Amino acid sequence: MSKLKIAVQKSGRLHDDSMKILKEIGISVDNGKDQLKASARNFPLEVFYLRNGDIPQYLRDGVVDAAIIGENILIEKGNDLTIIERLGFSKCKVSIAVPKSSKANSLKDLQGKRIATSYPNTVNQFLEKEHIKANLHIINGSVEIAPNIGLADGICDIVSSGSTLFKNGLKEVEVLLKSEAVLATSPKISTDNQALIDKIQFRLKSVLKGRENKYVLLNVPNDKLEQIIDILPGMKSPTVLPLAQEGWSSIHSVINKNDFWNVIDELKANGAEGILVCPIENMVL
Ligand SMILES: Nc1ncnc2c1ncn2[C@@H]1O[C@H](COP(=O)(O)OP(=O)(O)OP(=O)(O)O)[C@@H](O)[C@H]1O
Ligand SMILES: O=P(O)(O)OC[C@H]1O[C@H](OP(=O)(O)OP(=O)(O)O)[C@H](O)[C@@H]1O
Ligand SMILES: [Mg+2]
Repeated sequence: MSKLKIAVQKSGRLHDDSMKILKEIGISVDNGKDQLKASARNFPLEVFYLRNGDIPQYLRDGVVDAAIIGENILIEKGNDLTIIERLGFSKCKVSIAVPKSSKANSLKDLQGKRIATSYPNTVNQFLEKEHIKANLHIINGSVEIAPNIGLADGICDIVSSGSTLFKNGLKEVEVLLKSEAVLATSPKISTDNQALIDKIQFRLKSVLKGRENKYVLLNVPNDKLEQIIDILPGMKSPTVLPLAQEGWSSIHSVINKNDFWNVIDELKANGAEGILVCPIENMVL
């Protein structure tokens, strides 16, 4: 029987959340700290623990069928590869930054200057688009130190909380792109393995949808039912059940995480009581 080969970062920023999401879609794999390959116990799947930066080439060559990878790495090294699902973790930006004292306020102001980066293709793409000429210094890590040691006038690197920029006396002047972990596939995937990745994708969608929503249960006097039902759309429509106490009902529904507190305020203002909120593991649509 054919097995799906999926790449996951061996160690680093993506590893733990990648393993967590595989677990949430019901796939149990041994922790790969000391192994480079592991088989899932309950799905025809092998996990390859690889460097994030090496994964685009493995996908292109068909060594692996799919991968959980930082979108920024795909943009840098794998523009030809297909993203099939955005996974919502390891969110970050790839930005241009300069010393706080610099007069530069955008990428344009770096015309003729030196930019240190680990993402030369990404920077070049933007420089070409804006018709700017700059000298790139390609370094693999600790990029933020480059202006302080006189190596560059600006940098292009990952920004998340902004604390590395702050600690190195830099200011962000331009966001080139936003990134998150994604599931990407190989152009060489076989038909059998495509069917397996379709299954994985279906499960991922259910988990991601569940994370976006919360399950709520609340008690409502029957004369307020209509107003409350209007506030709560639910998946189709809310479930309404009679309570043992006459004149009251229990309502069950699903609320999007982003609207959550506003909806709760409205429910309370319209007479809802005993509101319970639960996380949702999966929403199978
Ligand atoms: N500070 C951060 N906050 C959020 N996400 C980040 C941060 N730094 C990196 N990432 C994301 O996580 C991915 C992996 O980053 P990490 O630093 O672990 O490894 P890497 O040096 O890109 O890869 P590797 O060493 O495995 O080739 C990045 O490509 C990016 O998408
Ligand atoms: O805005 P912040 O929250 O400070 O995050 C940004 C920093 O995080 C990443 O480095 P990481 O810690 O992964 O170290 P690395 O350079 O060894 O990959 C990235 O290269 C930045 O330096
Ligand atoms: Mg890093």
